[in-house]
Amino acid sequence: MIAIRDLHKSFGDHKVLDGITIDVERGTTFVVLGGSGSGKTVLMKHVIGLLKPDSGTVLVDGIEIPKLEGRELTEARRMFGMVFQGAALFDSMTVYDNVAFPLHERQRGIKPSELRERVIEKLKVVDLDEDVLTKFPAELSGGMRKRVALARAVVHEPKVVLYDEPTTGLDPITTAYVDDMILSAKQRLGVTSMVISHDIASAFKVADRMAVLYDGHLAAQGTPEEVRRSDHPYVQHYLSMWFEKQ
Ligand SMILES: Nc1ncnc2c1ncn2[C@@H]1O[C@H](COP(=O)(O)OP(=O)(O)OP(=O)(O)O)[C@@H](O)[C@H]1O
Repeated sequence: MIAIRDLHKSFGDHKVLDGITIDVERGTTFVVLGGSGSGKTVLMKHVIGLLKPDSGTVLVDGIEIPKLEGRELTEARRMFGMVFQGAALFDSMTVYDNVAFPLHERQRGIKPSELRERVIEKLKVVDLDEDVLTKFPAELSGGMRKRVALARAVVHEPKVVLYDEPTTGLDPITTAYVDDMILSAKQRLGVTSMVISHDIASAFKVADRMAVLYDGHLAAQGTPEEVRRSDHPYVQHYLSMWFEKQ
């Protein structure tokens, strides 16, 4: 579903991505782990076409993203739903308006009754019921805001959901909520997901496959078990930060 092929990207003489190849199978969750500044966001920006590679390419559902411009790129971006760090909801809009927003933008002629049905259906996917529709983001807990953000990301039925550090800065209970939410979006909606994160515990819960980005390369890639057994010194050091605490 997502094929990243030998991707290279430098800013000036700072080489950020130095030959990244990743395959994300349809309906699975792939987590890219890496320390601060390792290039996770730069990688994600190539997937949605916000950055162009120096060489290599990205295919999403067979479409070569770096080749697209203007309207074609806008069109291709409909394949994606994004969940950003923080919940990034519109504070002055109710939950209903927040979730309805992307659908309203994409399907101008949609009937109000259908819009409402789709919003309620997606809120159900994230275990929220109709009582929240009239609430404002400030009235919700952190975990609920994340759920609303996911409902908004999937309301237009994207093929791919991208999560940008979904658990950064959250307390353990909210983190567990978010992990469950990522798993349930996969199970209930069958979406393909890519998560960038430095939360090792969370990555090991949600990933079907994962990679550790280090010094422009993938220091390890595979199932969580394979990555855990990697003998790469950086991967061992990076994972020990969490596994030794257990
Ligand atoms: N537009 C840009 N111009 C110049 N340098 C950039 C640009 N975007 C990113 N970089 C550099 O690329 C490197 C990787 O940045 P990136 O944001 O991808 O890191 P990250 O792994 O997402 O880090 P974090 O976990 O802290 O968000 C950093 O050194 C950053 O300064």
